[in-house]
Amino acid sequence: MIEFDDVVKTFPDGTTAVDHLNLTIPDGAITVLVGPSGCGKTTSLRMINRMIDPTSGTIRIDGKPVGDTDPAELRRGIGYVIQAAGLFPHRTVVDNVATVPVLAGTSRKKAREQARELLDRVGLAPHLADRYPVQLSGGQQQRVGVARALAADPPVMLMDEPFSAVDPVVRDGLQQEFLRLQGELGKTIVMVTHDIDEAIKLGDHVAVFAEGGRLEQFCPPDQLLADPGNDFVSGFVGRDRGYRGLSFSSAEHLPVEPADTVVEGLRLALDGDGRALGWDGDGSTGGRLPTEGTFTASDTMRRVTDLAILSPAGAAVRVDASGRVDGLVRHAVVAEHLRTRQLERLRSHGRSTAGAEG
Ligand SMILES: Nc1ncnc2c1ncn2[C@@H]1O[C@H](COP(=O)(O)OP(=O)(O)OP(=O)(O)O)[C@@H](O)[C@H]1O
Repeated sequence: MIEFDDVVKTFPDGTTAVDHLNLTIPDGAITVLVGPSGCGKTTSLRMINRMIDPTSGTIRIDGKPVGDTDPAELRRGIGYVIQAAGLFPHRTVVDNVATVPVLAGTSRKKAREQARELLDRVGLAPHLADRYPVQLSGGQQQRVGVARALAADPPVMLMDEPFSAVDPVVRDGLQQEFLRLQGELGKTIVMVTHDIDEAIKLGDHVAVFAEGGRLEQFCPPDQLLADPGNDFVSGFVGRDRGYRGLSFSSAEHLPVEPADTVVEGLRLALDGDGRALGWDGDGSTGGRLPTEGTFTASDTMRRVTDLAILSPAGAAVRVDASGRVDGLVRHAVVAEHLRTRQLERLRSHGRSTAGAEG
């Protein structure tokens, strides 16, 4: 657990980068610090490993003030990944990853072996391990940066805009791999980004900062979307937060109608195994129409809504684990389900009108 206890950072020129920050970062989860440029995210991150010391207040890791720990010793237990990876240009990829273990006393041979395993784990092709960083793409360098931070197996990882230097498609791939890796490793990760979508996708918890280094809200991403605490957070989270919030709603309790229900004059055609073939009409629709995909009860409401919108019948097709159709959901049912849930949510937060202070 990493605790910020009334932490202030004022730089010598009088800039207050972090203003009375109180924040408890849980173990084994990803906490994302997000906010507009200059709001103190990086300063907060760097105070954890003492690259910057606070003006007042205390930061503790597992109850121990970081100010009482020697910075070099502190950093051995804290991996650090920065934008554009920050690799040593004159060392090969494998030696970049092996550097810290060698400094810590592991033999070079053993450290290189472990480095190759780690590079494999972060999804870098084996033949790239003997190249120099300049011979890799931005996304590949980023993977090496993550592998290097993991090499000392630190319980805590600090990541400053780790995926921002690559294009959106590569970034999406890196984010997915990162979530997969974290699912295996369960590190305590603190990540900085200015991208609210990245924060919502990756964070188990999201801390929204405003200009002047003030923490505005700290909560899980679904709560941030459903119930932004004030106008600043609401504006920062964006206008389509309702739709994006569907990614966090399960389709599990959605009522379904029988698969043979005629919807808008269309009936779902099934093969001998009960799999969807498409929608058949009375001939006026010009042949069989596509279902545009199916969902299972463990999918999200976003998936179901998308399918219902795309469906020529206006109904999403649900299948069981073996792919057999077991029901239909019309978009009117999706809309009613969402409306009821939102009403329950507002009531449980004690808010009778949307937009009131939560
Ligand atoms: N060494 C310094 N001296 C003076 N002011 C500084 C120093 N480092 C940072 N600042 C200021 O402190 C504030 C917070 O900076 P910080 O880098 O923490 O913001 P940030 O939220 O990470 O921004 P960005 O997303 O642009 O990286 C900014 O106003 C910045 O100009």
